[in-house]
Amino acid sequence: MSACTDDHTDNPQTIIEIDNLSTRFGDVVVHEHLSLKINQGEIVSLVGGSGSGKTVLLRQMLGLNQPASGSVRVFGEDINRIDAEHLQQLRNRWGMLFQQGALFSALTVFDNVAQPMRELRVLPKQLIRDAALLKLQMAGIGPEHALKMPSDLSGGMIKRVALARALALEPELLFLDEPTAGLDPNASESFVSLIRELRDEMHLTVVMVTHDLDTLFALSSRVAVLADKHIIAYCRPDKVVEFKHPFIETFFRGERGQRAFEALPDKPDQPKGGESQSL
Ligand SMILES: Nc1ncnc2c1ncn2[C@@H]1O[C@H](COP(=O)(O)OP(=O)(O)OP(=O)(O)O)[C@@H](O)[C@H]1O
Repeated sequence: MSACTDDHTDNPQTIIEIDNLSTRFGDVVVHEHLSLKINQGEIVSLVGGSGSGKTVLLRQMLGLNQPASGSVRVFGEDINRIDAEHLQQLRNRWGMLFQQGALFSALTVFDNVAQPMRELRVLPKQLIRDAALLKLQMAGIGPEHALKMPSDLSGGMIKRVALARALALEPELLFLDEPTAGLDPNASESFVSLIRELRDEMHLTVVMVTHDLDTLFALSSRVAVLADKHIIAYCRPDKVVEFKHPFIETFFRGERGQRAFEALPDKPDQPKGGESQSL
């Protein structure tokens, strides 16, 4: 059980519900007694030390890893107890932005975004064309770039094209793995604004893994801290810094953490050790 769940909405619609999850690889236990509930419209950042199991947890939410026990429900469905066709239908309701952008290098920008729509095999060509250009525009990529190859793009543009592709099927839920890693501060800031705008326009729920404190403080409605094989704290960013745990102290109270915290528009008192609830 994690501290401080901050579930302040009256009647939130649950989009993801992980209950008592355990994940093992042979003798290695990655998650144990891990529970997490994500509501509609939230932007939840998942943080934790290297090897703490963030990527594996994301893979559990995507139905790419099997739990040893416990359940993972997305849009109300236990994704490990449904057939492949049903799982594919659920997958069409979410988008995933991989850390490296993961564009197909042999396809143009346009074809990369059109591809998920073509795979549905039901949409007419003209609709796919218009929708792909619209998604590119929403991600800040003009039509003049549509016929470029990924190798012709900057890191920031690759992320934007990958985001346009993740949005191709009008998802309700978006997974982001280190969305601003490798971007310079300006590109990173404008990517953060873009995610926020898209969340507002498309009523998206967003789950992201990030090490970037500026991104985390700028975007997150809640931060889930993964340590000791489960979620040790799940709170608003300004509250999560108050918890006493070695990972939280190192991650949030270092120089970068303090700087990012300082930049928060409505920050409470300065985070300091010793006042928080011990877990
Ligand atoms: N397919 C696998 N087989 C065996 N062990 C695995 C497998 N995938 C992940 N692990 C192990 O699970 C643990 C958690 O890995 P994971 O990649 O989720 O960590 P992480 O928190 O994302 O780390 P980082 O921040 O360094 O990317 C690690 O010990 C890793 O070696």
